[in-house]
Amino acid sequence: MNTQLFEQVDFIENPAYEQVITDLLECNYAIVDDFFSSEEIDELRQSLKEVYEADSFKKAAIGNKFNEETDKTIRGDFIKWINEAEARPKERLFFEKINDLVAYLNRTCFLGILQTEFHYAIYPKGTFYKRHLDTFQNDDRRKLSMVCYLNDDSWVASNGGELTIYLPEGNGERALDIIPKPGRVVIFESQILEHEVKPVLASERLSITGWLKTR
Ligand SMILES: O=C(O)CCC(=O)C(=O)O
Ligand SMILES: [Fe+2]
Repeated sequence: MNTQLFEQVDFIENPAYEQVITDLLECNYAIVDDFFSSEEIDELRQSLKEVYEADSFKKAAIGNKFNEETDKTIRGDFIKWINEAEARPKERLFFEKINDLVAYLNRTCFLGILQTEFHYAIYPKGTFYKRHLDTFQNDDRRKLSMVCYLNDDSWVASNGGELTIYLPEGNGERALDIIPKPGRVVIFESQILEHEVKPVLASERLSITGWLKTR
C-alpha cells in the first residue's frame, strides 16, 4: 500500500482557526479577539493614516463598479482599496495572516476561496452604514465578509459604531451588537447575514473590511 497518499505531511491543527470554522458552521459568524496583536494594529492604523493623509480615500459607494452610486443616507464612510500586489511593508503582515487563514479554510472546509479583496474604511463621527447584505445583485462571488478593527486602545463602547448583525431566531431575529475593539476580527457569511454599522457618536472608527470570494 502506498501510505504516502494518506499522510498529512505538513498539516498542523490550529485551535483558533478550528473555533472560527465551528462558529461559522453553527452560527454563520465568528468573532476572533486579538487576531492581530496590539503592535500589529498600531502598524496597520499608522498605515491607514499615511494613506489617508496622502488624500487617496474616496467616499464609499453602494453597488459595485457597474452600478456605483454614493448615498450618505445609506453609508457615510470613506474607503481606499488595498492591492495585495502593491502592499506597503506594514500591510504585508496583514495579508500574510489573512492568507494563512484562507489557506486553512480551503484545506479543511473546501471553501474554494480563490480571491480576496480588502479596503480601509474610516467612519467619521456621525456616519453609519444602514442595514444591508454584502452581495450585489449582479455578483454572488462574495462568500465570507471579514472586518478587522484598527481603533486604538482608547476606544470605548460609548463611541458607538457597533457592528450589528441580525441573526434569525425562531420566527423572528436577534440583533447582536459587536463593539469595534482593536485587534478584533469578525467573519460572517456574506450571503446570509444582514448587518449594519450603527452611528459613530464620538471619535472616528477605523477598520479594514474585506471579502473572501469563490472566483
Ligand atoms: O465595519 C463594519 O463593521 C462593517 C462594514 C460593512 O458592513 C461593509 O463595509 O459592508
Ligand atoms: Fe457590509
